[in-house]
Amino acid sequence: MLNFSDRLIDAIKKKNSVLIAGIDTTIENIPDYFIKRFYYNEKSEIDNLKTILFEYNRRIIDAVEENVVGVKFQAAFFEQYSYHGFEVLHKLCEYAKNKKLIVIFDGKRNDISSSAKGYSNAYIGETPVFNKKIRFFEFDAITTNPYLGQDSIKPFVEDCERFKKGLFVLVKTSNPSSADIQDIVVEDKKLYEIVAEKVYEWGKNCVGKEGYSDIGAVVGATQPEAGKRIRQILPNSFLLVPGIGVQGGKVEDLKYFVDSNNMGIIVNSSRDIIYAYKNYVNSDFEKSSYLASKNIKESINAVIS
Ligand SMILES: O=c1ccn([C@@H]2O[C@H](COP(=O)(O)O)[C@@H](O)[C@H]2O)c(=O)[nH]1
Repeated sequence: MLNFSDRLIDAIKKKNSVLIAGIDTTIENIPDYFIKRFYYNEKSEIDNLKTILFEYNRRIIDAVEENVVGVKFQAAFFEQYSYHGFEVLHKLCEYAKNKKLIVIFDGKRNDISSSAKGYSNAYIGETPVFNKKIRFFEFDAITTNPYLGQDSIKPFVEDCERFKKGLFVLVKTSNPSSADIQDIVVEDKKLYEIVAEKVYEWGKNCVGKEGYSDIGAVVGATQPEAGKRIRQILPNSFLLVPGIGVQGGKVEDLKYFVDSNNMGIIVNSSRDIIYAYKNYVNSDFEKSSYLASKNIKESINAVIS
Protein backbone atom coordinates (compact mmCIF):
# COMPACT_ATOMS: atom_id res chain seq x y z
CA MET A 1 0.00 0.00 0.00
CA LEU A 2 1.16 3.54 -0.77
CA ASN A 3 2.02 6.08 1.91
CA PHE A 4 -0.79 8.46 2.88
CA SER A 5 0.84 11.42 1.12
CA ASP A 6 1.20 9.43 -2.11
CA ARG A 7 -2.41 8.24 -1.98
CA LEU A 8 -3.50 11.82 -1.35
CA ILE A 9 -1.51 13.11 -4.33
CA ASP A 10 -2.96 10.38 -6.59
CA ALA A 11 -6.47 11.27 -5.47
CA ILE A 12 -5.87 15.01 -5.99
CA LYS A 13 -4.65 14.35 -9.53
CA LYS A 14 -7.59 12.08 -10.36
CA LYS A 15 -10.15 14.54 -9.02
CA ASN A 16 -8.31 17.72 -10.05
CA SER A 17 -9.37 18.99 -6.64
CA VAL A 18 -7.83 19.77 -3.25
CA LEU A 19 -11.24 20.39 -1.72
CA ILE A 20 -12.35 18.45 1.34
CA ALA A 21 -16.03 18.44 2.30
CA GLY A 22 -16.43 18.85 6.03
CA ILE A 23 -19.25 16.75 7.49
CA ASP A 24 -20.32 18.85 10.47
CA THR A 25 -24.07 18.22 10.28
CA THR A 26 -26.50 18.89 13.10
CA ILE A 27 -30.11 17.71 12.95
CA GLU A 28 -31.52 21.22 13.42
CA ASN A 29 -29.85 22.36 10.20
CA ILE A 30 -31.26 19.59 8.03
CA PRO A 31 -34.10 20.95 5.86
CA ASP A 32 -37.62 20.26 7.15
CA TYR A 33 -38.74 18.59 3.97
CA PHE A 34 -35.98 16.00 4.34
CA ILE A 35 -36.79 15.35 8.02
CA LYS A 36 -40.47 14.89 7.16
CA ARG A 37 -39.56 12.35 4.51
CA PHE A 38 -37.64 10.09 6.90
CA TYR A 39 -39.28 10.75 10.28
CA TYR A 40 -41.60 7.98 11.44
CA ASN A 41 -43.78 8.53 14.51
CA GLU A 42 -43.73 4.80 15.23
CA LYS A 43 -39.95 4.85 15.58
CA SER A 44 -38.01 6.18 18.61
CA GLU A 45 -36.34 9.61 18.53
CA ILE A 46 -32.96 7.88 18.50
CA ASP A 47 -33.84 5.63 15.56
CA ASN A 48 -35.13 8.64 13.63
CA LEU A 49 -31.97 10.57 14.52
CA LYS A 50 -29.69 7.80 13.27
CA THR A 51 -31.60 7.32 10.02
CA ILE A 52 -31.83 11.01 9.21
CA LEU A 53 -28.22 11.83 10.14
CA PHE A 54 -26.94 8.97 7.98
CA GLU A 55 -29.26 9.53 5.03
CA TYR A 56 -28.60 13.29 4.85
CA ASN A 57 -24.82 12.98 5.03
CA ARG A 58 -24.79 10.03 2.63
CA ARG A 59 -26.58 12.14 0.06
CA ILE A 60 -24.19 15.05 0.63
CA ILE A 61 -21.28 12.70 -0.03
CA ASP A 62 -22.96 11.43 -3.22
CA ALA A 63 -23.66 15.00 -4.34
CA VAL A 64 -20.13 16.34 -3.83
CA GLU A 65 -17.91 13.33 -4.57
CA GLU A 66 -17.14 14.50 -8.11
CA ASN A 67 -15.72 17.79 -6.79
CA VAL A 68 -13.84 16.75 -3.64
CA VAL A 69 -10.75 14.70 -2.92
CA GLY A 70 -12.06 13.64 0.47
CA VAL A 71 -14.28 14.22 3.45
CA LYS A 72 -13.41 15.37 6.94
CA PHE A 73 -15.67 14.14 9.72
CA GLN A 74 -15.72 16.52 12.69
CA ALA A 75 -15.96 14.28 15.79
CA ALA A 76 -17.93 16.85 17.82
CA PHE A 77 -20.94 16.69 15.56
CA PHE A 78 -21.20 12.92 16.04
CA GLU A 79 -20.17 12.82 19.71
CA GLN A 80 -23.00 15.18 20.58
CA TYR A 81 -25.34 12.29 19.77
CA SER A 82 -23.37 9.91 22.02
CA TYR A 83 -22.70 6.37 20.76
CA HIS A 84 -25.62 6.70 18.36
CA GLY A 85 -23.69 9.43 16.55
CA PHE A 86 -20.59 7.26 16.50
CA GLU A 87 -22.54 4.41 14.93
CA VAL A 88 -23.54 6.78 12.15
CA LEU A 89 -19.96 8.05 11.85
CA HIS A 90 -18.74 4.48 11.40
CA LYS A 91 -21.22 3.83 8.60
CA LEU A 92 -20.39 7.12 6.88
CA CYS A 93 -16.67 6.47 7.09
CA GLU A 94 -17.16 3.09 5.36
CA TYR A 95 -19.48 4.69 2.83
CA ALA A 96 -16.98 7.40 1.87
CA LYS A 97 -14.09 4.93 1.77
CA ASN A 98 -16.00 2.69 -0.63
CA LYS A 99 -16.21 5.70 -2.92
CA LYS A 100 -12.39 5.94 -2.78
CA LEU A 101 -12.53 9.28 -1.01
CA ILE A 102 -9.79 10.25 1.46
CA VAL A 103 -11.42 10.16 4.92
CA ILE A 104 -10.13 12.31 7.77
CA PHE A 105 -11.15 12.08 11.41
CA ASP A 106 -11.05 15.59 12.86
CA GLY A 107 -10.97 14.72 16.53
CA LYS A 108 -7.93 16.79 17.60
CA ARG A 109 -7.13 13.92 19.94
CA ASN A 110 -4.19 13.55 22.25
CA ASP A 111 -3.04 12.74 25.77
CA ILE A 112 -0.06 11.14 27.53
CA SER A 113 1.48 8.43 25.38
CA SER A 114 -0.44 5.45 26.82
CA SER A 115 -3.75 7.23 26.20
CA ALA A 116 -2.60 8.63 22.85
CA LYS A 117 -1.95 5.05 21.77
CA GLY A 118 -5.62 4.27 22.51
CA TYR A 119 -6.75 7.14 20.29
CA SER A 120 -4.40 6.09 17.54
CA ASN A 121 -5.55 2.44 17.79
CA ALA A 122 -9.16 3.54 17.47
CA TYR A 123 -8.95 5.76 14.41
CA ILE A 124 -5.87 4.95 12.31
CA GLY A 125 -4.45 1.76 13.83
CA GLU A 126 -5.74 -1.40 15.41
CA THR A 127 -6.92 -2.35 18.89
CA PRO A 128 -5.93 -5.62 20.63
CA VAL A 129 -9.07 -7.58 21.54
CA PHE A 130 -8.32 -10.95 23.18
CA ASN A 131 -6.17 -12.80 20.64
CA LYS A 132 -7.05 -10.55 17.75
CA LYS A 133 -6.34 -7.04 16.59
CA ILE A 134 -9.35 -5.15 15.30
CA ARG A 135 -9.32 -2.12 13.02
CA PHE A 136 -12.45 -0.40 14.23
CA PHE A 137 -12.27 2.74 12.09
CA GLU A 138 -10.42 2.94 8.80
CA PHE A 139 -9.71 6.66 8.59
CA ASP A 140 -6.87 7.71 6.30
CA ALA A 141 -5.77 10.49 8.64
CA ILE A 142 -6.47 12.09 12.01
CA THR A 143 -5.96 15.55 13.48
CA THR A 144 -4.06 15.86 16.74
CA ASN A 145 -3.04 18.37 19.36
CA PRO A 146 0.70 18.95 19.89
CA TYR A 147 0.48 20.44 23.39
CA LEU A 148 1.78 17.35 25.18
CA GLY A 149 4.94 17.09 23.08
CA GLN A 150 6.86 14.35 21.31
CA ASP A 151 5.98 11.26 23.37
CA SER A 152 2.28 11.99 22.84
CA ILE A 153 2.72 12.27 19.07
CA LYS A 154 4.93 9.19 18.72
CA PRO A 155 2.11 6.57 18.89
CA PHE A 156 0.34 8.33 16.01
CA VAL A 157 3.52 8.67 13.94
CA GLU A 158 4.33 4.98 14.48
CA ASP A 159 0.84 3.98 13.32
CA CYS A 160 1.18 6.29 10.30
CA GLU A 161 4.34 4.41 9.33
CA ARG A 162 2.87 0.97 10.05
CA PHE A 163 -0.58 1.44 8.52
CA LYS A 164 0.30 4.06 5.88
CA LYS A 165 -1.86 6.73 7.46
CA GLY A 166 -1.61 10.50 7.86
CA LEU A 167 -1.51 12.92 10.76
CA PHE A 168 -2.36 16.63 10.82
CA VAL A 169 -0.99 18.43 13.86
CA LEU A 170 -2.63 21.69 14.95
CA VAL A 171 -0.07 24.42 14.24
CA LYS A 172 -2.00 27.67 13.68
CA THR A 173 -5.76 27.47 14.00
CA SER A 174 -8.40 29.55 12.24
CA ASN A 175 -10.32 30.81 15.28
CA PRO A 176 -10.20 34.46 16.42
CA SER A 177 -8.42 33.61 19.71
CA SER A 178 -5.73 31.43 18.18
CA ALA A 179 -3.15 34.14 18.92
CA ASP A 180 -3.75 33.87 22.70
CA ILE A 181 -1.39 30.93 22.93
CA GLN A 182 -0.12 30.14 19.42
CA ASP A 183 1.42 33.61 18.89
CA ILE A 184 3.25 33.79 22.24
CA VAL A 185 6.87 34.68 21.51
CA VAL A 186 9.47 32.32 22.92
CA GLU A 187 13.15 33.07 22.20
CA ASP A 188 12.28 35.30 19.22
CA LYS A 189 9.88 32.82 17.65
CA LYS A 190 6.14 32.51 17.79
CA LEU A 191 4.97 29.35 19.46
CA TYR A 192 3.31 28.13 16.25
CA GLU A 193 6.67 28.41 14.46
CA ILE A 194 8.24 26.20 17.10
CA VAL A 195 5.39 23.70 16.76
CA ALA A 196 5.88 23.73 12.96
CA GLU A 197 9.59 22.95 13.48
CA LYS A 198 8.58 20.01 15.68
CA VAL A 199 6.16 18.78 13.00
CA TYR A 200 9.07 18.82 10.54
CA GLU A 201 11.17 16.70 12.94
CA TRP A 202 8.31 14.29 13.66
CA GLY A 203 7.59 13.79 9.97
CA LYS A 204 11.03 13.64 8.43
CA ASN A 205 11.18 9.82 8.43
CA CYS A 206 7.68 9.36 6.97
CA VAL A 207 8.23 10.61 3.44
CA GLY A 208 6.47 9.01 0.48
CA LYS A 209 7.81 8.40 -3.02
CA GLU A 210 6.57 11.83 -4.16
CA GLY A 211 8.72 13.47 -1.47
CA TYR A 212 5.91 14.61 0.84
CA SER A 213 5.70 13.74 4.51
CA ASP A 214 2.71 11.89 5.93
CA ILE A 215 2.83 14.19 8.95
CA GLY A 216 1.20 17.51 8.09
CA ALA A 217 -0.17 20.56 9.83
CA VAL A 218 -3.53 22.24 10.34
CA VAL A 219 -3.25 25.90 9.39
CA GLY A 220 -6.32 28.15 9.27
CA ALA A 221 -7.14 29.95 6.01
CA THR A 222 -7.75 33.03 8.16
CA GLN A 223 -4.00 33.13 8.91
CA PRO A 224 -2.24 33.90 5.60
CA GLU A 225 0.86 35.43 7.26
CA ALA A 226 1.29 32.33 9.40
CA GLY A 227 0.56 30.17 6.34
CA LYS A 228 3.48 31.76 4.48
CA ARG A 229 5.86 31.24 7.40
CA ILE A 230 4.72 27.68 8.13
CA ARG A 231 5.19 26.77 4.48
CA GLN A 232 8.85 27.87 4.78
CA ILE A 233 9.33 25.65 7.81
CA LEU A 234 7.41 22.71 6.30
CA PRO A 235 8.39 22.68 2.60
CA ASN A 236 7.26 19.10 1.99
CA SER A 237 4.27 18.65 4.29
CA PHE A 238 0.59 18.79 3.45
CA LEU A 239 -1.29 21.60 5.14
CA LEU A 240 -4.94 20.95 6.00
CA VAL A 241 -6.50 24.38 5.63
CA PRO A 242 -9.94 25.00 7.20
CA GLY A 243 -11.64 28.37 7.58
CA ILE A 244 -12.55 29.56 4.08
CA GLY A 245 -16.01 31.06 3.70
CA VAL A 246 -18.07 31.34 6.89
CA GLN A 247 -15.00 31.98 9.08
CA GLY A 248 -13.70 34.70 6.77
CA GLY A 249 -10.71 32.95 5.18
CA LYS A 250 -10.24 33.97 1.55
CA VAL A 251 -9.63 31.55 -1.29
CA GLU A 252 -7.22 34.11 -2.88
CA ASP A 253 -4.95 33.79 0.17
CA LEU A 254 -4.39 30.09 -0.48
CA LYS A 255 -1.47 31.15 -2.70
CA TYR A 256 0.46 31.72 0.54
CA PHE A 257 -0.10 28.17 1.72
CA VAL A 258 0.98 26.20 -1.35
CA ASP A 259 4.51 24.94 -1.89
CA SER A 260 6.87 25.69 -4.76
CA ASN A 261 4.94 23.22 -6.97
CA ASN A 262 1.62 24.94 -6.18
CA MET A 263 0.77 21.78 -4.22
CA GLY A 264 0.82 20.61 -0.63
CA ILE A 265 -2.58 21.80 0.57
CA ILE A 266 -6.01 20.36 1.10
CA VAL A 267 -8.75 22.85 1.83
CA ASN A 268 -11.76 22.11 4.01
CA SER A 269 -15.19 23.66 3.67
CA SER A 270 -18.00 22.44 5.90
CA ARG A 271 -21.04 24.69 6.41
CA ASP A 272 -20.80 26.30 2.95
CA ILE A 273 -21.21 22.82 1.45
CA ILE A 274 -23.47 20.86 3.80
CA TYR A 275 -25.94 23.72 4.28
CA ALA A 276 -25.58 25.18 0.78
CA TYR A 277 -29.35 24.80 0.29
CA LYS A 278 -29.72 27.94 2.43
CA ASN A 279 -27.92 29.99 -0.27
CA TYR A 280 -28.68 28.06 -3.45
CA VAL A 281 -31.78 25.98 -4.24
CA ASN A 282 -33.73 25.73 -1.00
CA SER A 283 -35.85 22.85 -2.23
CA ASP A 284 -32.93 20.70 -3.39
CA PHE A 285 -30.06 20.34 -0.92
CA GLU A 286 -28.18 17.82 -3.05
CA LYS A 287 -28.09 20.08 -6.09
CA SER A 288 -27.12 23.01 -3.84
CA SER A 289 -24.23 21.12 -2.26
CA TYR A 290 -23.09 19.95 -5.67
CA LEU A 291 -23.08 23.53 -7.02
CA ALA A 292 -21.36 24.91 -3.92
CA SER A 293 -18.61 22.27 -4.01
CA LYS A 294 -18.10 22.81 -7.74
CA ASN A 295 -17.81 26.58 -7.29
CA ILE A 296 -15.40 26.29 -4.36
CA LYS A 297 -13.27 23.72 -6.19
CA GLU A 298 -13.07 25.89 -9.30
CA SER A 299 -12.25 29.05 -7.36
CA ILE A 300 -9.46 27.24 -5.48
CA ASN A 301 -8.08 25.79 -8.71
CA ALA A 302 -8.06 29.24 -10.30
CA VAL A 303 -5.82 30.49 -7.47
CA ILE A 304 -3.39 27.59 -7.19
CA SER A 305 -2.95 26.35 -10.76
O1 LIG B 1 -8.14 25.67 12.96
C1 LIG B 1 -9.12 24.97 12.73
C2 LIG B 1 -9.13 23.60 12.89
C3 LIG B 1 -10.26 22.89 12.56
N1 LIG B 1 -11.36 23.50 12.09
C4 LIG B 1 -12.52 22.66 11.72
O2 LIG B 1 -12.79 22.81 10.32
C5 LIG B 1 -14.19 22.93 10.09
C6 LIG B 1 -14.52 24.29 9.53
O3 LIG B 1 -15.90 24.42 9.29
P1 LIG B 1 -16.53 25.62 8.37
O4 LIG B 1 -18.00 25.39 8.47
O5 LIG B 1 -16.01 25.43 6.96
O6 LIG B 1 -16.11 26.90 8.97
C7 LIG B 1 -14.86 22.62 11.44
O7 LIG B 1 -15.06 21.23 11.50
C8 LIG B 1 -13.81 23.01 12.46
O8 LIG B 1 -13.91 22.29 13.66
C9 LIG B 1 -11.36 24.85 11.93
O9 LIG B 1 -12.36 25.45 11.49
N2 LIG B 1 -10.23 25.55 12.24
